[in-house]
Amino acid sequence: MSRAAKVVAALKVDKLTERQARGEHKRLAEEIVRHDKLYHEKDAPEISDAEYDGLRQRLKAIEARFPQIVDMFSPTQRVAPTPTTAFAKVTHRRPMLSLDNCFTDEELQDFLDRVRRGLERETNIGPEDEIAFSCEAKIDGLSISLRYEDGEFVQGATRGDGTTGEDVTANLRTVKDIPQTLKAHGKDGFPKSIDVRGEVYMERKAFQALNRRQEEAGEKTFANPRNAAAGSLRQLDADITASRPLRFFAYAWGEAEPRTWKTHTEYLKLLRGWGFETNPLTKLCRTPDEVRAFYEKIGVERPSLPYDIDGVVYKIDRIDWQERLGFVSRAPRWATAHKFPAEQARTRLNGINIQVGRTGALTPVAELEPVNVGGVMVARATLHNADEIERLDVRVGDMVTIQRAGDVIPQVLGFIADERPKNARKYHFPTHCPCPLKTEVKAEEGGVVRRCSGGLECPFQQVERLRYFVSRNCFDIEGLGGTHIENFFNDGLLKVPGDIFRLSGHERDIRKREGWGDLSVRNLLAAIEARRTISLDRFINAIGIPLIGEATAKILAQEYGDADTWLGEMLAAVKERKAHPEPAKKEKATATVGPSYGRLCNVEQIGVTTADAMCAFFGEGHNVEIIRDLLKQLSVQPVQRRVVAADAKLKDKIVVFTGELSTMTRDAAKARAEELGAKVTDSVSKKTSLVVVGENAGSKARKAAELGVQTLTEAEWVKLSE
Ligand SMILES: NC(=O)c1ccc[n+]([C@@H]2O[C@H](COP(=O)([O-])OP(=O)(O)OC[C@H]3O[C@@H](n4cnc5c(N)ncnc54)[C@H](O)[C@@H]3O)[C@@H](O)[C@H]2O)c1
Repeated sequence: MSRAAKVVAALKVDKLTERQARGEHKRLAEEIVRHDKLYHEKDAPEISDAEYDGLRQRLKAIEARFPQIVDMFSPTQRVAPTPTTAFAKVTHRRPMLSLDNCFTDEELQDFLDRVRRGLERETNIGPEDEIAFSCEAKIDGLSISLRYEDGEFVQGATRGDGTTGEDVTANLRTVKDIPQTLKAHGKDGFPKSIDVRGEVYMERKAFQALNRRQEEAGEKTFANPRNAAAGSLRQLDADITASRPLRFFAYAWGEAEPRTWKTHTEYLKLLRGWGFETNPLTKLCRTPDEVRAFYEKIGVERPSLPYDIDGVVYKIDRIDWQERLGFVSRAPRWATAHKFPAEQARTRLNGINIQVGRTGALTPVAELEPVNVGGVMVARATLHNADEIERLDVRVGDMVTIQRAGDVIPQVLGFIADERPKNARKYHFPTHCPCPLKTEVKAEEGGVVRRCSGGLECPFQQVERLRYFVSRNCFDIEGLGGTHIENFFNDGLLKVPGDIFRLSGHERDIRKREGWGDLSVRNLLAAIEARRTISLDRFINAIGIPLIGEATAKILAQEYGDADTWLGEMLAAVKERKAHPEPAKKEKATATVGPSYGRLCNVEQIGVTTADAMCAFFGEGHNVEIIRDLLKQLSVQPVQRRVVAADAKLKDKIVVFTGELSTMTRDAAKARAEELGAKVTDSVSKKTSLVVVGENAGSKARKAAELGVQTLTEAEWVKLSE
């Protein structure tokens, strides 16, 4: 993160200017997308759920304060990124949504109030009428949808991005809790067709046993039961899934023909009759006090349960009421997840080690006396950076509190003062990188990160950059794992990314190495060959340019279209910036600095800070050499620019939304307008083509009338945008 970005990241949301908010929104959105991918696709999260939830809460707070910066790409508008895996895709008949969540009692009260207000508006209930909630333990697994036709299980899919999931039918057939055939139950039997939905999970004991087996076999171990369940279900070989003890609780449905039940409670009973397991920690609560008491009770039972739960879900029991409240883009309005605080434990801090990342950042890692935190053994935790060690004042030998919440990288929260041993040692952050060059460590100006100053020469960074280059969202080269890269690097086979595409010249050498056979070498070389053709956005992402993540790489690819144009423009921007190094303003950059720099600054989500970081990167001859070397060997596919179709319904129209919309969120309406080719703005002027006026609209509606701008009611908008 740049110095400026760091300053913004430390500000409270209510102190942000709109410009800062935009930058911070972009940064958070990119972070969230990255963690979503690690979590949902790789089953290998890097941060704790609590930290992830913190990022999302900040993003949501920014969007609440500056609704104009929400766009259809924001993580708040979708369930998760679309899966990019080898499984066949399944389109869900009804979307599989996520849940909104609350953490505090006030947030719970807000939810209950919102629901009551909504129902009072939508139905004829009065303030005294009871609203019953089905309250259920929130199982920490992964949600799936099971299609039954005439009572036979025909297809099973993961949630994916909510619209499209992965076809994991063969794997789900190995899960014992999932009936292959529904039992006829009661007078109605079962629906002719139904998508039964619920959670696949792994019990803690089974997870620990699986990890022991994995370790003995030298295979990757899983961070927690959820990752183990997801990793086991999303195996291409169903025999592997069959060997992993997965379980299933049913709790929802997608499409059901016919649907005979009127309440959620009734449905849960039917599920049991059809042969499903439903979670026993479920209760129909009729008052807010009962809801709270249930949450407390489940919180007490949580540590002794055989499986992980991460909260309690509240769902309005009456289905007609659920339907009246409907959905926002990624979650129903009639339900919420009340999350538990993260799990904590105490243990001894035995030492602190340093890890060097791909940009040279030094991260201190706490080496701990292994301790069980909610069923998972934890031996390492992150200390983030030198300032954090100072702030916490932890010393080697201290008893420390650590926190984990479904995470791989637990955090150190603090030390226990009463138990500080006399010989506890203050930690001195290294002044030199632990890499073989032993280069000096430099603190970033104004920032908290300390970096190895070896830059491109530092072997640790080189290895990390190569690892990043082949990783899933970049070149995605299977068979070239972290240890292989390290070994090849140490033996001189790999130095720069281009060397990967020259590995075929070392085929005999690799074959002779321990752990490699004819087949694995052939597979590796084939995987590399397959990546000689790559899309421009992946290529840009893989280069590892500071501040450029997956989402910005996509935008840059859209802007420049093909690799030659892109590189040419970057080099031209560097030249212009070198000639005009004075502080620049994005709006005036073309005039004051030059056309290429101006173009770059004005690319959506870039701005001056990122453009400057890019110029610094492309100003290094070595980086350009690496790119040119790759371009000689690869076929980088151009990207089609997204253009608004000539016949788009709202092409060239400027649309404003005002007032409360009742059938959709403002953001969803804006996204739809943009899809139809419109530009959506916030203020009404003579140039405005249309104003959509919701309930309780104020000055904008009046201004539209004054200026004679066409206005539409919500119903008219819905009709127009169909
Ligand atoms: N650590 C990370 O890097 C990282 C990254 C992405 C997501 N996450 C975690 O995942 C969460 C977001 O994931 P999400 O969109 O799946 O939301 P969620 O897990 O907060 O809630 C929705 C999910 O709850 C599950 N669920 C369990 N029991 C249920 C029940 N009884 N009724 C209904 N649903 C039930 C369903 O699978 C549903 O999809 C985050 O809040 C975070 O905790 C972590």
